[in-house]
Amino acid sequence: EEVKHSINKEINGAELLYSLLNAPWLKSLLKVSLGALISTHDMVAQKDYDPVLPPIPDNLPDDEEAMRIVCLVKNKQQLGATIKRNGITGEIFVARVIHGGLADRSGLLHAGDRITEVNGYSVNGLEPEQVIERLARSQGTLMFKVVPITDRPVNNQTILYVRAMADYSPQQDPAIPCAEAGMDFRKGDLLEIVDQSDSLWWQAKKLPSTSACAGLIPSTNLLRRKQKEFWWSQPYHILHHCLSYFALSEEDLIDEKCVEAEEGEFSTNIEGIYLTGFRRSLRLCRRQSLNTGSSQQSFYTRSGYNALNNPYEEVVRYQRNPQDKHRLVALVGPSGVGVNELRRRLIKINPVTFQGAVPHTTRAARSYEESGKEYHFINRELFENMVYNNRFLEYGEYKDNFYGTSRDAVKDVLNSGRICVIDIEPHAIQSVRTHELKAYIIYVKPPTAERMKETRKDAQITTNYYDNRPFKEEDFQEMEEAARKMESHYCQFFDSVMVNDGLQDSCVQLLRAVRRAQDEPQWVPASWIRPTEEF
Ligand SMILES: Nc1ncnc2c1ncn2[C@@H]1O[C@H](COP(=O)(O)OP(=O)(O)OP(=O)(O)O)[C@@H](O)[C@H]1O
Repeated sequence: EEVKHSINKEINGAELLYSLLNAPWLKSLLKVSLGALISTHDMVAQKDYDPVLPPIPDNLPDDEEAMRIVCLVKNKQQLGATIKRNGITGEIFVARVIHGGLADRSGLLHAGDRITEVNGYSVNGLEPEQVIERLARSQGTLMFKVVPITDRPVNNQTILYVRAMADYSPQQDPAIPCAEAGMDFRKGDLLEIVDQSDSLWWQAKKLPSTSACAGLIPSTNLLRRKQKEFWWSQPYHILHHCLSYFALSEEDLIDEKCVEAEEGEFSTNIEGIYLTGFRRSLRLCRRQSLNTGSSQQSFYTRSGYNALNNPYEEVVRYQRNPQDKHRLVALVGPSGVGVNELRRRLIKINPVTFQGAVPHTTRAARSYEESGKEYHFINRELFENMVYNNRFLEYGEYKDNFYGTSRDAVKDVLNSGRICVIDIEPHAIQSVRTHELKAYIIYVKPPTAERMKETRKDAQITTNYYDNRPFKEEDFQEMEEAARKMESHYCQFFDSVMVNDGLQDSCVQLLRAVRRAQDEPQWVPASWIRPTEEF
């Protein structure tokens, strides 16, 4: 009322402010508030806000341990921890905490913590299975009373990326501590190993991963041990399964009369560019080695791969620098699937960019042939010398002549700035997976037998018996079977898989895969980037 009254008066601002500040109501208000503020401060300053703990009982034993009560809300997910029992004392411990699981995310349970109670019940004298059953039965909140481990190891885990070179199924492994916590994987899967603190059981996630929670997988040493045990437990005929697959069929026997006669058919020369590496002898040499499987006639490679040595291959993300040489592109596929047809088409589309490697042979050059074009024609002694010095990616003997693809022939193409595209037998894959060639392996897979029948009406299968001939029903079945075996033995090395159905579409697919290999980041063996040993 007083302020209202003042404002209605005809006075200036300074006077108004002065009279306001001197107003008795304001003066008394300020006096009260300031006093209250000062007295509140004094009260707070004197107060002791530390919690008041009950006094420690006099009769507490000296060795009484600190306990931790841990409450977790289950929410339909696994606890993400395994437990174990001390065989002598019978005490129950947290054996491991699974990375990214409920227990791990809570940060309250650690490997080595001793569990004394679960949901208010003592676990004293219980078997781990009984404890687990109790945990499984409880809904909602889980309450643990634990004695925390005193010296918790510092977590200095580094993440490791590997490609699985073997299959693993926790459900079929009686030795896994907890099958539900295990993670299955197949050859070729990419794994992110998040924890290697246990020498036997690692924790990993499969990439690309949607789950935050890791799973248990055997460590390198453990998996190697398991594989050895499995290997020795197999009967002799299974160990030699691969050889029996390469057994000779009657029709595969070489017809001595007709083989060399048709060489020329495969040495097309387009616009002055030789399509090398398509010659009949070379292809039949390979075919024969596959069919016989005999050590005398095999298409050899030096560096055979043994998954027993290396169940996981460490990999890193790699992208070719545009200034670097191109990666070698190697096609593999069952005989007759169309590997050569695709390679030939790719080179024809752009011979300036793509090129095959010129193979070596000890056979005599024909009048129209020139060394370095169809083949490098060399004598037997030199060929053997190159074999001795490991200069071949693969080689073999056919009709008393040697044929092979040399490392240098591939390097010549790569050094010229082109993309070298070759086809190899799957057992030669390891010889091209090197730091120097950084091969990108494309697996060419046959479509279904029905689609093969439809698309291969005018196609010709290269035979070493009589002439090339149209495909028969059994060729498709054999190809399907060969593809199945090839995939099961070598799929871990395939960087890309394409189905050769319609030719045009397949060419587009191949072109895309080759571009990906050169221009996009890929997982490659870590040894290529940090080379240790080069063959
Ligand atoms: N997608 C396709 N559609 C139709 N015909 C095809 C297709 N791919 C390949 N062919 C034909 O199939 C036949 C066999 O192909 P190709 O000679 O390339 O086989 P390959 O995989 O190289 O086998 P090998 O190494 O035993 O000679 C050829 O006549 C080829 O033209």
